[in-house]
Amino acid sequence: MRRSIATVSLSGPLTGKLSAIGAAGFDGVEIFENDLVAGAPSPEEIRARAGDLGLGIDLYQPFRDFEAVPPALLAGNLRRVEHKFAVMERLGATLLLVCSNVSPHSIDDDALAAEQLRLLAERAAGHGVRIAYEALAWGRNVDDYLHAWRIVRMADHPALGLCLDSFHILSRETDPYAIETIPAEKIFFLQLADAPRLPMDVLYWSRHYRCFPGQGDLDVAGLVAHVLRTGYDGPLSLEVFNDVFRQAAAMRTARDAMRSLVFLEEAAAGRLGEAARRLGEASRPASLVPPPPPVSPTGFAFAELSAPRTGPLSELLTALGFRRAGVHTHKPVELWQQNTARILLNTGNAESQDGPALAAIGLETPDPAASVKRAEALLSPVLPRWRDPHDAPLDAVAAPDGTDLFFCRTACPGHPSWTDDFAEDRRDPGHGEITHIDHVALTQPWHLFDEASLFYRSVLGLRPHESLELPDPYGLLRSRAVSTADERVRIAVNVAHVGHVGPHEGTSDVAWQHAALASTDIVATVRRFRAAGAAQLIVPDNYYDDLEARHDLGAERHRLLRELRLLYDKDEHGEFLHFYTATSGRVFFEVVQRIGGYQGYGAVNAPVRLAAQHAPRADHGGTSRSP
Ligand SMILES: O=C(O)c1ccc(O)c(O)c1
Ligand SMILES: [Mg+2]
Repeated sequence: MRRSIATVSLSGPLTGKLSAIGAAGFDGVEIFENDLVAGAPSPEEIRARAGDLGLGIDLYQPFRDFEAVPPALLAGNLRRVEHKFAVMERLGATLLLVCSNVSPHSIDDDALAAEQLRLLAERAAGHGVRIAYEALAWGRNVDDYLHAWRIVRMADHPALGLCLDSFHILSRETDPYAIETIPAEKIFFLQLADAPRLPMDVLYWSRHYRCFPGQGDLDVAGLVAHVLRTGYDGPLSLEVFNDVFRQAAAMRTARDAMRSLVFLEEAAAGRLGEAARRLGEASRPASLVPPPPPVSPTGFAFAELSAPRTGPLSELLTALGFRRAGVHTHKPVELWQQNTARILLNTGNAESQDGPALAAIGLETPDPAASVKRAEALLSPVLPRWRDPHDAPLDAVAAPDGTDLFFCRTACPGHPSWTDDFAEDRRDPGHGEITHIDHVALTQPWHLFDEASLFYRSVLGLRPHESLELPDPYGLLRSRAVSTADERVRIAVNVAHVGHVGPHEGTSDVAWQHAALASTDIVATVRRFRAAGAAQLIVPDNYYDDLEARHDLGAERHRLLRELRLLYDKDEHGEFLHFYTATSGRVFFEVVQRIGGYQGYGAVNAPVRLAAQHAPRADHGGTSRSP
């Protein structure tokens, strides 16, 4: 289907928006009047620019406060619209969006609205223009699509139809099922936006918090399926008013928008198939082009840290029970291993001068080539397959925060494996209690949080969990986990603070990242770690006093948790024990033990961790080396 986007969804001047929209592969645009009026290029120049980029001008909008006005205001409205028709002719646009009247002058009279819209449609037809009438969720008298449809039906003019907008319909929790009763030829345009569920005034919600489908909580795919079941074959057009996207780089937002649309079409095709099966119909051929299906990752192959030198990290890993298992044949990279938990230490990366950082994650997948095809179809930046001509091929894409994601098939006979590039070391890999990487936590720049959730959801097929806000001493940390259905791959996506007001003047945003390691016996792991004199994040006594109030775990267990500075959580499935290492550069490790089927991440303890990470040592917080 034709893919379009409203210029209001992007930042910058109109010509820059058009370039970004063209580069992302859209077919058309909705020109927002403000974008045209505020810029210098003439309508003819905009038309030519769009044409050069292969973009059609699918809609011009919005025309406001037209219908159901007292007769005295009608002449002025008709005069106003003649000017719009003239601009549209110069633009080469033939569809005008008229949104439902919000003015206190408008009259609650459907017959009057229909009569005036009919007159408008007649005038429009004389200019070769059609009118798409949209019910704004906050329209004075018309705020619901079925009401708009009754008026359009009453007006009964071929140049008058509807514009359906997923936000206005879903925000008001109107049932989208009745869309199927509208004839396709009366749906002139379809606008799509998602939004997080927020209890606020709908106008404010719409103007500031819309997001691309797949980034919020609304069932946009279900709505699209209803529209397609009418036989609608016009554009799928994104119309997103969002404070963050208005400031972000247009090229990046446009790419994110296209990813959202590709993913949405896949979901809508799925919903159409389900509906057809349910109703025993042959599934309707919709001209949707779904991307190659997602290949679910089956685990973590490795986490790669870049560091100026290996020393401190190898001490830390040794204390956790890891052994150096291999050294890269021709690069300064070491492989540290314990069972299937693998950490790569890379000292060849010039960017790591600020200390260690999590540079890459290896994901196990049954079919790396298919994983990368999926990523490519969803507009992810695919990285060169060979980082070096001598290396085994490795398919990789860049995640939104810049972390490289490698698709791996580790040590599978008959397939090249990244481990072939490592010469086995003298020592055995460790066989301690740490078995695998439980999850990784990445910190996104604040303006890429929505992009990141959509990326993991669409490219890797991970399911989003609830979004959380965690207090730390200098702000709120937004965090959302995404995981495979079987929870073997879990990624916590955190957002860094906006402008950091840290304990030390001039400190920059904290963008910590960590890898959480699963232990089958965390008491043994922490005892070994402490005995090695390694630096553990020290949790204050106050935490343990409060823990005793919150949970009755028996005196002995409370004493042990306090002694070993382990943190505790439980959910309806089981229990969770964890501790953190000191931070090195941007990175720290967490060791976790899931008892029973505990499904969370210990989020309740995150504020304590964050406070301890910020705390100066004299404050009895921070990190300490155990005796
Ligand atoms: O917020 C508005 O005014 C507005 C304008 C045009 C639209 O298509 C819309 O959905 C909202
Ligand atoms: Mg709209």
